[in-house]
Amino acid sequence: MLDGTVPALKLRGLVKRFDAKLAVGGVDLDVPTGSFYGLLGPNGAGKTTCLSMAVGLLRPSQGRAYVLGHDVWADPVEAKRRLGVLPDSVRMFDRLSGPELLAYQGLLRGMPPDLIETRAGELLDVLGLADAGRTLVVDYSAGMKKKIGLACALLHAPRLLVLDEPFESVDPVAGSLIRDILHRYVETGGTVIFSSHVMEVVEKICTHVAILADGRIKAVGTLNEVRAGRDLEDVFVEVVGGRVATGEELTWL
Ligand SMILES: Nc1ncnc2c1ncn2[C@@H]1O[C@H](COP(=O)(O)OP(=O)(O)OP(=O)(O)O)[C@@H](O)[C@H]1O
Repeated sequence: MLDGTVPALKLRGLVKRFDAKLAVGGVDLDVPTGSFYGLLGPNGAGKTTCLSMAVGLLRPSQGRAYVLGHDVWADPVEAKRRLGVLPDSVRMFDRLSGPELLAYQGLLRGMPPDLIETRAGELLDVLGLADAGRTLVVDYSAGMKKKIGLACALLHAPRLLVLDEPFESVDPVAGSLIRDILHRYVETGGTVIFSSHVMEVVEKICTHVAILADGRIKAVGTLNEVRAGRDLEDVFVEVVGGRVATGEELTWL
C-alpha cells in the first residue's frame, strides 16, 4: 500500500544530548505511508531515544519530527491525533486495570464512552486479556503489559503506529498474534515503525529497515536493499561491528 505521498513519519536532523552523552547524533528518516518499518540497533544504540523524540515524548536537542506532515512539536494536537504509541513500560499508568486504562486513554483522546467500551472489549478479547479482569496493570506479566500497551496504542485507530520493542517479553503465540494484527493494520492502509533486536521478526514482516548504532543510521532502505541477498543478522553484525568471542575470555567459567 505504499502510495508515495507524504511520509507517515519524517525525521530531520534529530539530535539528543544527555549532558556529555550524545545519544542520537543527527537522524534523518522517511517512513513511507503503508510501510512496515523495522528500526534495528544494538543495546544503547539510541532507538528508544529516537522514537521518543519522534512521537513527542522527549524534546530533541535539535531537529524536527513530522507525522503525516504535522510537526510533532509545533503542531502536537494534529500530529498526535494520527499517532498511536507503545512506549517503554515505565510511562504507563499502571495502577489501573486493563479496562480502566483503556477507558482513560479513550477519554483523553476525546472518544465517546460507548465507542471506547466497544473497542476496548474487542481489543482485550483479541489480545487475550479479557480474563485479567480487575487485575491492575502493574501486576500484569511483562508480556501482558506489552499487549495492553498495544491495545492503548490502537484504541483510537491511528494512521501511524510507533512501537518500542513490541515483541520483547511476549511468548511465541502472542508474538504471532501481534504480528497478524499489525499485518492487517498495514494492509488496510496503516503504517508501523517498531524497534527490535529480533532479526527473524524483522526479516519476516518488514518492508523497510533502518539500522541504528551509536546514535546514527548506518544502513537504511527496503528490506531487500539492506539485506542485499544476505541474512539480515550478518548484515547487522557487520554494520554494527559486533565483537567476536575468541574462546580466550572467561576461562574461569
Ligand atoms: N535519560 C537519560 N539520561 C542519560 N542517558 C540516557 C538517558 N536515556 C538514554 N540515555 C543513553 O542514551 C543512549 C541510548 O539509549 P536508548 O535507550 O535510546 O538505546 P536503545 O537503542 O533503545 O537501547 P536498548 O536496545 O538497550 O533498549 C544510551 O547510552 C543510554 O545510556
